Amino acid sequence: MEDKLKAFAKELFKIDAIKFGEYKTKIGLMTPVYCDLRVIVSYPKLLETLAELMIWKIGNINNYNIICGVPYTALPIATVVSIKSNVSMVMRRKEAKDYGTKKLIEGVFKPGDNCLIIEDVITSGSSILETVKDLTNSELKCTDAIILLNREQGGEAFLKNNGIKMHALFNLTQLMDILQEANYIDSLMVQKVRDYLATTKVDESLLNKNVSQNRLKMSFEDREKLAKNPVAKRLFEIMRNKQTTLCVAADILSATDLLNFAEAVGPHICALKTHIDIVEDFNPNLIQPLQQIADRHNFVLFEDRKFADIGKTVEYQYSKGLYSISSWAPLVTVHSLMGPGVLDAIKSSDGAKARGVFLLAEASSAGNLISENYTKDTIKMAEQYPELITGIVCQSPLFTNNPGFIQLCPGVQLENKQDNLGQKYNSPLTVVLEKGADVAVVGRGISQAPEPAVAAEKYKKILWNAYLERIKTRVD
Ligand SMILES: O=c1ccn([C@@H]2O[C@H](COP(=O)(O)O)[C@@H](O)[C@H]2O)c(=O)[nH]1
Repeated sequence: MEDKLKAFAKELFKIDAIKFGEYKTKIGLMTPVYCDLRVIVSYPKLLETLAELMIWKIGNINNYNIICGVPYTALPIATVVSIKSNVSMVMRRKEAKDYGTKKLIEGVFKPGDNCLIIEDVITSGSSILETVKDLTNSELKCTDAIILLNREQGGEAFLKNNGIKMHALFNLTQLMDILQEANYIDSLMVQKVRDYLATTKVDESLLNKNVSQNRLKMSFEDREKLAKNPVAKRLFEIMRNKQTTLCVAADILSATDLLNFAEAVGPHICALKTHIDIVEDFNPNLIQPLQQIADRHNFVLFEDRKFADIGKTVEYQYSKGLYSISSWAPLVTVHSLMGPGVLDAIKSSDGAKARGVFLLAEASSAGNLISENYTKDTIKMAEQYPELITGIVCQSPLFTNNPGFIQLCPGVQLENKQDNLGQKYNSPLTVVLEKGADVAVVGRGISQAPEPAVAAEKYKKILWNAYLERIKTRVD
């Protein structure tokens, strides 16, 4: 194979895929060596050899369920590797279509499939990481990339810092040695390229950046930095400091019971979710002691109002009336059903400045009418309001372009699978590890337990350990 590798290097030179001289790079810098592998599609035999060499270099290609070429130059290379190895391929679109399926990754795959990345040339590694980001956001696992030529400018370290092991057929230095031995280039040119390589490494600050933004593999600390909504930032901070991702649903009918319940579970929760209109003896005087408990135990008050009306009505419902929600609940839920006017209303209504919205993209109740497209469009809507949106209420591991959004998952219980009115439950482990929940909402599992404080502590521990488990399995 070594001879085949050398012969292949010489062929690359002959077809002008590797050129030496004075060339301008994409970003305007001068380089003495230029690689343009796009030309290889005109040489089918060489393309076939390249695929064979890559399969040989990677070792057991059957360790991978899927391969994916970095668009566009590596697409034909990946296609031939796929045909020769019989490992199926997916294609990454640079932009999602705005019609049909709107998928970024085309092809058939399962969540958790191990995907081998294929690329022609690596300089900084950022193109590879863009592809990795889309693949991991589609729940594929990426740990390795096979590359024809490593330009030795820092890309390998950048990939490593982002959990990707690079396997290259050639380093630029090795390639030059082969070409010099064959008398295709002289020692002067070799020195020129070496000098160039020594002075043009990729920016160190880039090397330390983690760009694979799969929120499931990121710590709350990293995500807090990306959150644009102040309540999301606060929730991330509380979750880290109190080591809890538990939000308790306080669906309680009496004001005194509600206060006692909040006091009992307070030490174990990051948020207390209310349906304030079910409190039979509600009186605005309830709010101050509730806020004091929230302050003392450091959790966020969260009114699950599920606003779903025209903007103007929501403005009134949010900031006026008996409940005056905007004056005491930093967090509320909103249905996307009525359009973005509702979000504009929440944004501009009177009340405390730090406010956040959980937008409902999926529901836990059996037979609900939310469709896949509704969910996708809800996420799109959320992405238009990064300063207002704290996160998304959902039941499956949805991905947004914003790891600063928090995924909230109701319908969590250890004991039951469902209630008698269509509520469906998942276990705490399932919601965190399989459904992608950051915050889990537990209601009756705690409020109807013999000792709510004990139950809250139990849920808190299971949920927190599941979160730690989830980020431990991140690629590094
Ligand atoms: O899809 C949704 C959205 C909101 N909820 C709310 O969460 C709690 C769940 O209470 P349990 O006692 O744990 O069933 C409740 O307040 C719902 O209004 C939801 O369940 N599903």
